[in-house]
Amino acid sequence: MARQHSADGTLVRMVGIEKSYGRVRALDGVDFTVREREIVGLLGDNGAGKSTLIKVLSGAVPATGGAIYVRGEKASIRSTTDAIGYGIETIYQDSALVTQLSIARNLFLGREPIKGPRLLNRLDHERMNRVAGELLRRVGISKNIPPTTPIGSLSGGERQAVAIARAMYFDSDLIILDEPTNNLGVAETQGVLSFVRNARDSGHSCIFIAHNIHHVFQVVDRIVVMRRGRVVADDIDPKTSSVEAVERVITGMTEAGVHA
Ligand SMILES: Nc1ncnc2c1ncn2[C@@H]1O[C@H](COP(=O)(O)OP(=O)(O)OP(=O)(O)O)[C@@H](O)[C@H]1O
Repeated sequence: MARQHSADGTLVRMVGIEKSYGRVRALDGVDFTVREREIVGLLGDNGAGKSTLIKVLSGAVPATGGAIYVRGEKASIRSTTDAIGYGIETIYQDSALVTQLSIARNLFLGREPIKGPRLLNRLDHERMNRVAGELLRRVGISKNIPPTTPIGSLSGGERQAVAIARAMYFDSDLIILDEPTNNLGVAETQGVLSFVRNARDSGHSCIFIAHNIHHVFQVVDRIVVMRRGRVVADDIDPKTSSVEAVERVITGMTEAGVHA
């Protein structure tokens, strides 16, 4: 679908976002942007506010203040359906996949193509399998895995790939990945990182949250660090910064030495 592009290449801009849970200020005036075709790594210690920021953007929790702009237009995101309408899709660790159903069925879950007269409601399996096969190739896991394979027999990394493929197919401009490499082995993690790169290369933007900074360094274009509900660095280039320097920003030891 041809969506409007913003003039300056900014896909999402969150401005002055506030969120309080009772007396806890989870977000305290956060400014955060994602550009088109950009992978942003969102880092911060436990409780820094990363998940809350992502939940606000994905419509899972309402902000108590601030504004969100998508492609330069003010957006009203009050539910996950609203967010999906703006092209924003979030993939959680155990993203809602049905283990008994095939990869192809999971890719189209709730949005299945119908074949023949509408009243008969016959699912177009041929089309689902063909599209699923193409998508698996695009994310990079086509090797020996037919689209008819049940999700239950896939590894954690392959399930992430299916979730990413689904977001790509349904035209998500921004794919948010919350801890996608948690509990994955080394090879699987590398797989997921390459799926994320492939998503970016086919025109999608991503927000990548992970506790493992090394994973973030391998895949993102820019790093944003949050601490105690605030953004404390938003333009760290992983090509010119070290993991140790970013760790110091995360823990609040120093902000010097890192371009912030
Ligand atoms: N539903 C909630 N009710 C009350 N307080 C909450 C709720 N969700 C988050 N918080 C608080 O808001 C703050 C930010 O939490 P958040 O989960 O966004 O941080 P995080 O950076 O994602 O941490 P983690 O890496 O541990 O997931 C914390 O102090 C947390 O305890």
